[in-house]
Amino acid sequence: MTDEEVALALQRQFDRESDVARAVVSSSTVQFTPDRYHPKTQQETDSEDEDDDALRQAATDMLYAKLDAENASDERRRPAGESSSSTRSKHDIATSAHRNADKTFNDRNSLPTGDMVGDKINNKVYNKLMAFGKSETKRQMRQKDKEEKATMDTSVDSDTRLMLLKWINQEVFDSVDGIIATGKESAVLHAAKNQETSYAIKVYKTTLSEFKNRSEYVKDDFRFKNPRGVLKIWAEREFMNLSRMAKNGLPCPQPVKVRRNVLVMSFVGADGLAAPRLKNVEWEFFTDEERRAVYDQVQSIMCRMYKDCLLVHADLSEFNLLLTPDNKVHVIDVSQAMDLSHPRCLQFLTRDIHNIIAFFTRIGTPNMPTAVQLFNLITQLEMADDQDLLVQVEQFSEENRSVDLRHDKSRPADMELKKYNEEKKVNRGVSPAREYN
Ligand SMILES: Nc1ncnc2c1ncn2[C@@H]1O[C@H](COP(=O)(O)OP(=O)(O)OP(=O)(O)O)[C@@H](O)[C@H]1O
Repeated sequence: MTDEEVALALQRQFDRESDVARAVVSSSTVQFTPDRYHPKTQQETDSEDEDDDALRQAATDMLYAKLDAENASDERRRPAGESSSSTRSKHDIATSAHRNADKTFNDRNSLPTGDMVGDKINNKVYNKLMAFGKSETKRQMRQKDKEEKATMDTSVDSDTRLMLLKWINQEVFDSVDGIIATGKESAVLHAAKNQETSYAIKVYKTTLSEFKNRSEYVKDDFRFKNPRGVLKIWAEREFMNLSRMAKNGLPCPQPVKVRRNVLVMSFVGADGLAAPRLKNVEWEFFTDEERRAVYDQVQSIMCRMYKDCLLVHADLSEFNLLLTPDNKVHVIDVSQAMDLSHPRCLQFLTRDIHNIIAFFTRIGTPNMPTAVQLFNLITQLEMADDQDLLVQVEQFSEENRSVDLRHDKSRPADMELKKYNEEKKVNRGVSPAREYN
């Protein structure tokens, strides 16, 4: 068989299939025969199969009979000189219009079209429809993405909402009425009780990979070595650090409640308005003395966190210090604050010191100490003022690996966890649900 013969044979097969498809479309009628939908017995099945075969054969016969008739009439309609054997390619307008309609209504198109049959769609319209379908699909995916992100942004998923409702029922607060801020790691909501007391509810985004990268803060903190439940949950870590700080009288939010990834604490601000972060304070309206007084408070917070609470904030900057209208500084965001048992706590302290000194120098605070002076004041260590602080800290850590910055290491930790678990038990005891269980 030559190439030409093969091509002609293929062409004939294509023409025949295309004619059959058209004939099916034009002759298709849907019949509904209720009898056929009666429950069948096994005996009935065989005879029905035979019936179906007969029916199929009859339909095929009818189809080809119709086809022959149509071909004959086509022949009559053809202009003189154009024979029925002239080749019809896939580019034939009528064929491709049918094929376009078939694709549009049956498979390729993502647009909802209904199930029309027997229509024609020319190439131009078909191409436009396909392009529109694609862009519409992309738009819908973008929209869906946005909606999911919006829930992520506020972090108030249905579980959290349920928990907040439970706390409203338990009269911890009586309304949750707005978002104070959304950060990389959490959303902070405002709640109120009796229109008098305000609370800040911090909802951690447990899903974000950001948190997975934060293990450097906990991995060497002896308080979080064992208790698996605590290690995983940053809200509980912040609750414990706040408890320790509040107990020592530091100006920070008072922890109220923690459950899973949600922490309730007292609200820092006035009349429902959160106190601004030092970053957002309008310093041009402050005198030098006032700026210095604000710095002194921050310095005192750093010293007391280290000496009284045995903690290093580890993320201290103008973003995590709030200034109330009476010019009082409060420290927040202590989930990553680390115990002095952490082997790299001095390096984190050095970073905090550099952040604070850089900020207060930038806003023109007078008589700022050097980083080494502040470090020595906080730690009571004696670093040389004429050398780089971090280099000295690295050297100190290397040479004093066995030196414990906190000497009462094991007892307070055990006590802290024990006390924390006891508090949890007490909290569970007051749940009204227990009466029914
Ligand atoms: N107790 C509070 N009272 C009033 N406002 C608060 C309180 N806690 C947090 N905020 C507000 O919520 C913001 C975010 O809180 P926080 O810094 O604890 O969360 P975060 O997720 O660590 O934020 P970021 O990633 O931006 O540091 C704070 O900048 C502050 O404005």
